[in-house]
Amino acid sequence: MGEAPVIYVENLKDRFSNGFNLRFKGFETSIDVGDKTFVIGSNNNDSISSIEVQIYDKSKGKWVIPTVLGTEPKRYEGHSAILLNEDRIMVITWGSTPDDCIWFLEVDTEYVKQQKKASGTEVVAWSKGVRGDAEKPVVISGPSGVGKGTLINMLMKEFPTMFGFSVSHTTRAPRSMEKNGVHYHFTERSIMEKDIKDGKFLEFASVHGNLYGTSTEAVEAVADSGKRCILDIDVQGAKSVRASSLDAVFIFISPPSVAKLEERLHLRGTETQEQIQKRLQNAKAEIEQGKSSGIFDHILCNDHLEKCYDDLKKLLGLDGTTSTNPKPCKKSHLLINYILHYKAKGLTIYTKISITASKGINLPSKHAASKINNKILIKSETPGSGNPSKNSIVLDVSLLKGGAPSRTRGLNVYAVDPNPFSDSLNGIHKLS
Ligand SMILES: Nc1ncnc2c1ncn2[C@@H]1O[C@H](COP(=O)(O)OP(=O)(O)OP(=O)(O)O)[C@@H](O)[C@H]1O
Ligand SMILES: Nc1nc2c(ncn2[C@@H]2O[C@H](COP(=O)(O)O)[C@@H](O)[C@H]2O)c(=O)[nH]1
Repeated sequence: MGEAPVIYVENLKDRFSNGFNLRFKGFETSIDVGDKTFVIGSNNNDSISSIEVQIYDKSKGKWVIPTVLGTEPKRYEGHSAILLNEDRIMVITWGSTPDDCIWFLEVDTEYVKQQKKASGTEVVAWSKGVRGDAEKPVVISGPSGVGKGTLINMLMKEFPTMFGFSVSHTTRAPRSMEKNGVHYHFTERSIMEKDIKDGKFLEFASVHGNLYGTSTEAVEAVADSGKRCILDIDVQGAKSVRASSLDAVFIFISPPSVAKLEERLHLRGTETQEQIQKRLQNAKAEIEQGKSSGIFDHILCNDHLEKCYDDLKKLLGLDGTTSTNPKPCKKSHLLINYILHYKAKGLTIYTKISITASKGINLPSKHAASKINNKILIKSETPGSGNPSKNSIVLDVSLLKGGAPSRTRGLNVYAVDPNPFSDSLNGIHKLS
């Protein structure tokens, strides 16, 4: 337990007077992690809208511009930065929308370590912070023509408010009935390759000669809408997702036989004879892997469609034991009184706070932040008495989950009661 005021909002141009040209003409913060100083800055110049990261390696006396992965925060007016667990910096942006104000710059997480190893360069990765948890996504995989799309469509039709489809990117050409942004994001290979390099994809694979991939945004957009995400991806993709930070349920759909697959692909009539042969060739290895690799939690055989659909619903808990049309999570505004205690300036302070369960976080536009254990106290920057002021909130970061390249979930937010000493339970207690 201990006091840890850790806001660093200062002009760093004077501090690092070693000739390195800090490019920020707006504002910046610096955080020390081991022998590195991470400088996060943004430009007030209208032509540059992104946030930049530079690293000063104290052991080498050198500046490094790292590879920055993930989707960066949008332009904002300023920020506070706080180091968490020595591996990520929480960046609280000023003047952002309630859904867009908490970010994590990962500097030494497992994901970043892996990326550093793979690229041989210094790497940092952005991950957006989101309140609460999302239901586990469902990964559905299996050979081409087995009926994945058919089963997913049935599920989405019967439970439209419960499930949302992760719209993949692909370099293959659209089929006649397919719509861009609905069935796939149809894209050019060079663009997709750049986005993959920039860390925007949770997984990608070369499938039947084309590039397919699931962007982090595709999955997170579904979760943000309060729905459970369904991914239709091949076995290589499922393997990558299994190895990622995304906690999902993995289901493999197997065909009754390869001959049946061939028949279905012919009847579907969306591929040429040559393409069908290629898909069938790949199917053999996929069936083998699907059944024996240990990637999948469940294997369903799609022989009779209705039977397979019933089995799928059963394993998703939708066989009548739950409501047939569950509602998505609402942006409720539940208020619960709660007693928070923290230590500051040698005092233990008890204060009454309220949990607001809405999805966004309404931050004071200019604020100071300080960290006490796993709680971040954010106070509006109006001069005060030292007590939590009006508009103060507490972010609880003790249950964080996920992270780059996806969202960081599990943030809990509490609004501090502006009048904490209104009843006898609350007050200031001296440390013994
Ligand atoms: N159990 C079944 N019996 C007979 N036909 C089926 C069955 N399930 C699906 N089909 C049909 O098989 C064809 C292929 O199904 P679908 O397009 O859903 O496969 P898929 O696994 O999504 O394929 P791809 O991976 O190529 O997208 C469709 O014409 C569909 O109507
Ligand atoms: N690894 C990924 N595989 C994907 C993705 N989206 C689709 N797929 C798989 O590709 C094949 C072929 O699909 P088709 O639409 O061309 O018939 C099929 O097995 C899909 O499951 C993805 O994002 N990543």
